[in-house]
Amino acid sequence: MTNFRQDFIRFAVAQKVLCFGDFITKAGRNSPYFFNAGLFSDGTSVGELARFYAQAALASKVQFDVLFGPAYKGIVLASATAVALANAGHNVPFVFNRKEAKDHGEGGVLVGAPLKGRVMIIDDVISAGTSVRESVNMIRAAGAEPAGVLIALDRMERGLGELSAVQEVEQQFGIPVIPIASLQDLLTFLADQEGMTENLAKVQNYRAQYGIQQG
Ligand SMILES: O=P(O)(O)OC[C@H]1O[C@H](OP(=O)(O)OP(=O)(O)O)[C@H](O)[C@@H]1O
Ligand SMILES: O=C(O)c1cc(=O)[nH]c(=O)[nH]1
Repeated sequence: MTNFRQDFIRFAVAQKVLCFGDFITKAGRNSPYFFNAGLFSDGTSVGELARFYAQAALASKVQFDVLFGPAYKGIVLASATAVALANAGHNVPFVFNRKEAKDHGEGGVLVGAPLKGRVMIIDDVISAGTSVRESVNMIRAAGAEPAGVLIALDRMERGLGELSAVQEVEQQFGIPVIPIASLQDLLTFLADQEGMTENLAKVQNYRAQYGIQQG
């Protein structure tokens, strides 16, 4: 594992964005951990988050021409990551959508750069894959081509069948999903921390119950 994935988990835990306790996921599962990206809510933490997204994008070697951030959280992620990429020497345009079409002024649903070429979607998490599906539809409707999906954390758990929602997206659209970090990285982090034995056991149990098949 490259270091930035562990650094990201450490950062998310320190920011209390990645929390341990009792949470209910969108799928109705009782989870001992939760990633709440909305808590990255000041300039320093969003800037740091964007640097991690930029590192993951560059490490993936997936080629793309434009970043697309689905509303609403994706708007901040796409714009901040475009700044981080530019600071790393890659000036990439970005575009995002409005949830409701604007019927005055310039009108329409898309804001920012033209949606064309190879498009990297950027979001916080994939739960059921609805947001990615809608994004792919918008990208194709514009005559562009989805290149991949950047997310912060892959929970590596089953969807309705044996595959995870992330794997379903990869299979359905034939594009890679690139997480900054995954449940495996979280487990490695927990195993390394003093005072986290109980959380480690709970996350391991959760994975045994809901995790995708390994290797
Ligand atoms: O894979 P899915 O089932 O689509 O779930 C994941 C999506 O849900 C959340 O956004 P939401 O649609 O709630 O909008 P928001 O960004 O306005 O919070 C999240 O930011 C993802 O975009
Ligand atoms: O499954 C979810 O709904 C979910 C899990 C998680 O860790 N973070 C999040 O925003 N949603």
